[in-house]
Amino acid sequence: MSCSLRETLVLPARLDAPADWFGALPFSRRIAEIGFGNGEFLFHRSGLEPQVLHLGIEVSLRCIDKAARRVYLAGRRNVRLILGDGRFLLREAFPEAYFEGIFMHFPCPWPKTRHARRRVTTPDFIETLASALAEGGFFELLTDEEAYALAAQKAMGGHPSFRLESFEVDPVRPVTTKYERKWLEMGKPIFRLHVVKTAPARVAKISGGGSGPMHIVLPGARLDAERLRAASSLEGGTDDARWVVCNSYSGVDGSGLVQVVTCDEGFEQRFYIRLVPREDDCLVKVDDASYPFNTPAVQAAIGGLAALLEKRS
Ligand SMILES: C[S@@+](CC[C@H](N)C(=O)[O-])C[C@H]1O[C@@H](n2cnc3c(N)ncnc32)[C@H](O)[C@@H]1O
Repeated sequence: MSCSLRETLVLPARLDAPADWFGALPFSRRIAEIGFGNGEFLFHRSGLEPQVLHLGIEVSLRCIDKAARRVYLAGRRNVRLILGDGRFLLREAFPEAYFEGIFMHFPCPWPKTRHARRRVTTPDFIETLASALAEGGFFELLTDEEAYALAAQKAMGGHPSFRLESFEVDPVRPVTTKYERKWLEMGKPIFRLHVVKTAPARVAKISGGGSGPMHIVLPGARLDAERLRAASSLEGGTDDARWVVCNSYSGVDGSGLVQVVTCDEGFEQRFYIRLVPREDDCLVKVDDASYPFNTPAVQAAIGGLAALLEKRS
């Protein structure tokens, strides 16, 4: 029997603690691919080892949609697709040493200095990989950017938890990806880095396991048009956990809806917070249609809006 679309797609719930999301499935071995694009490689790889669970993590809903159709139509049972930022999810959402392999093929090299935090060569991401992999597990990077490949080789080859297994130019591969074919057609060389985890590692979680509730009840607080307008220019937090309100709207039911962007150590989240006036109190809560991870910046945003409603006019 094949896997339903609903089973294939996994929408991470609000993070309470790193979890063995797939513990109930009959797989003890797990592989992940970050940024799988149209899913060609993930699909090929999952066909080679049906006894291994293959988790694809993508920020693009369009890519998830394409890959999900491919997986579903083929009746593949050992693939799950997760919508989200792979750097964040690997660090926060899974137990340590959860994966026996992680693939990352043709990530954006983020050449601009202001985007440097997003590169795979950052110390944070290397620590995340080291923590997410089981001992003996591997990380494979493919890129067409020589400088990026060399930087990754230097950073990972010199890391105490990794051994550099190979660094190849134009490796022969049984399957190519869409971006690989694009670069090959342009005559660009392809670089492949393969490292193996050799020693334990642990990365500090940003979410701290999701401390604090995602709602606050404020006895005696009030929501009025003036406060809702004032909400739209609120911002706050610290350098590592900032929040900014982009807009605020009044709902037909008398509640307020506030659009927020948060940033925790470079991880951005966009979501809505609802302000609900009730008989004796006000409720400030993450809107039911939003699924932010519970991070310090999300907590700070909820707290900031609560303070506005509690302010005496
Ligand atoms: C250049 S494409 C490569 C796609 C595919 N791996 C290939 O080789 O054809 C990079 C992909 O990574 C995804 N991506 C970028 N940043 C990501 C992140 N932080 N987490 C998960 N996916 C990400 C993008 O949506 C895009 O599909």
